[in-house]
Amino acid sequence: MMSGLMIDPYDHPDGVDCVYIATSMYHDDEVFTVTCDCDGDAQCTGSSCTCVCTSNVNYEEGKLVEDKLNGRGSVFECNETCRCDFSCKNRESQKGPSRDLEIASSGAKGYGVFARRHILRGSFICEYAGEISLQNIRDKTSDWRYVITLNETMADGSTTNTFIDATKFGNVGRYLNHSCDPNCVLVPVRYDNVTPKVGIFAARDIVEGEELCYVYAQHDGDLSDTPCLCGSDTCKKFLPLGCYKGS
Ligand SMILES: C[S@@+](CC[C@H](N)C(=O)[O-])C[C@H]1O[C@@H](n2cnc3c(N)ncnc32)[C@H](O)[C@@H]1O
Repeated sequence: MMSGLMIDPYDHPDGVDCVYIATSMYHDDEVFTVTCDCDGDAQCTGSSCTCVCTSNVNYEEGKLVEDKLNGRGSVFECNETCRCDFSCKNRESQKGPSRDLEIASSGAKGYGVFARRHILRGSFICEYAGEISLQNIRDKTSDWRYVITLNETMADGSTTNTFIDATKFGNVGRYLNHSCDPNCVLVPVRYDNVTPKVGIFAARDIVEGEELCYVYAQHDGDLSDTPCLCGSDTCKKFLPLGCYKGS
């Protein structure tokens, strides 16, 4: 069963065969039971909040904390069963994509996403929205361009793979290109399901006009045969196969 289908409010390129959604859709629904009973003044910033306790503090001053920006730990946000309201400080990824973005041509890479204004390190950029599945949809599609894989090692040492396919349903996140010297990172975010969504956050300050990019594979895996055009000094010359490694 899929969760609610909403419209992503972003300006998208014409002529692309994709339905724009505000947040990922689940095919495997396993809803969370964690909920907090913080009142409005508590704002869900500290250890008195059950949701914050589930994954330790996520945000400070609206920015993702250092550990999580550096790939240590995932995010657990408050959800619609919590007593807090939407103004709580533990729901950054649910506020929708940053409005400081522009989708524009990135030359031979196709479309890309650019900063319309200075973006501070730790800011939430957007979700990588798509159809979420625990099944390996890479085996079922000949087009991997918009499929990301999130590998997570859980507390008990087991590993899980989550696949997000933004081919037919997606948001502005599907237009971010790869760079071998990225200014964004992907972080697993949970609030309404055991299976994570993926948040894209600014890994450093990003200046106006700069293209936003992340590493399509976070570990040193195989490279594809597609030449990488990121142009960075540390470019590995070919795109990764696209498996993103979480923590
Ligand atoms: C998720 S899409 C990114 C958005 C895409 N540029 C578009 O126009 O829809 C991934 C595809 O973008 C292109 N791409 C992304 N990063 C690239 C890079 N560093 N060098 C060359 N092509 C890149 C490749 O074709 C890749 O399969």
